[in-house]
Amino acid sequence: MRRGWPIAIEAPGEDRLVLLAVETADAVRLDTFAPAGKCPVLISSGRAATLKLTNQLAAADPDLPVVIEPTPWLDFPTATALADPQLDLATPLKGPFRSIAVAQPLAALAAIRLARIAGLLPAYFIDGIDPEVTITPDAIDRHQSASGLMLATRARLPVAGAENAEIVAFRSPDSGDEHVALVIGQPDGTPPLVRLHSECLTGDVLGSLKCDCGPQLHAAIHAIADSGWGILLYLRQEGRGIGLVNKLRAYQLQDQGFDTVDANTRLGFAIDARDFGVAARMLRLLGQDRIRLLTNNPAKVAGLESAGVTVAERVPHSLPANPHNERYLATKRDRTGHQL
Ligand SMILES: Nc1nc2c(ncn2[C@@H]2O[C@H](COP(=O)(O)OP(=O)(O)OP(=O)(O)O)[C@@H](O)[C@H]2O)c(=O)[nH]1
Ligand SMILES: [Zn+2]
Repeated sequence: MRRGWPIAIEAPGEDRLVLLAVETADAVRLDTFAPAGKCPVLISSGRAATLKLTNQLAAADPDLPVVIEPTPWLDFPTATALADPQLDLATPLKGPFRSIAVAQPLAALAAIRLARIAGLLPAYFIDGIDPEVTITPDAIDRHQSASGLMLATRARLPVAGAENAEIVAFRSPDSGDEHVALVIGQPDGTPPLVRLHSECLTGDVLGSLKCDCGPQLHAAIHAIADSGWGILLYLRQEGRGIGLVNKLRAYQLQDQGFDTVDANTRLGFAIDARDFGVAARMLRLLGQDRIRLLTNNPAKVAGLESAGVTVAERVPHSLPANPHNERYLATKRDRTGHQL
């Protein structure tokens, strides 16, 4: 998909769903995919709601992706405008469009998950020439499943704030994501103080003031060192799981006035696409199934608990706001249930 090649998803009991990702297509690729010149477009439920194109059939499931019927004006640039919200306010969408129920709901939902994993906009041309490259929803889900994750290697790593630390790296055969744990201090039989940190290139490396990730990362290392011992998990879930490019698209929408929640929805993603099963598996591979968790996010506690890790205590982890992240922190408090 990243190369702009078509694929087909085959879910049990459904016809194959043949797809060409809008983001990596171009007019020539579209022409090869759909020589007759007209092609339906599949978009996510969130994007359809933003465009007021939710399935017009009364009984439709509001969470299902939506198919936009082909029309002569649904050409490549128009499909790009359906997929990419960055131009929503600048250019009015052509139309009218008619939305219809998707004939392969399982495959369509898997296609939306696959776009997120690929870091692409969740929108596809569908029903073109079958490429005979087939993947299944199972194979897509294995990509992010925790079960194959294994400890790959470990080494001493003194860091600023914790000289007595060890880095442990984890890999899985089904995915390129390499997660790491920083074990600080020596296990002493007490439940470790744990921080689940999701990758944030802009905050962690560039010192972005739009979020609180960088200060939270460093404060967590200090808090764990001060507590005696504990573990920082550095999870490769950039942008709450939508990837760097899509997070930066969300930032562009935030520049237009949308908050962090609405920006994700306009792009067609869940508000938080992370799966904390990976973190639970890492903790278990480190021999820990009872922890104290540094977080303000109840979803992290619930995610770990449902994956079999007992959170004996939630330890708040708030840092002072700055003028650039005030609204972001307020949105977390008011719209995503953070206990700040
Ligand atoms: N999609 C999206 N992701 C963002 C945005 N701002 C920050 N992030 C990502 O959010 C994640 C940071 O989340 P965490 O530090 O785990 O914070 P949290 O879920 O709010 O929970 P706690 O800090 O534990 O209370 C990182 O992956 C960031 O890249 C945004 O505006 N949009
Ligand atoms: Zn951040």
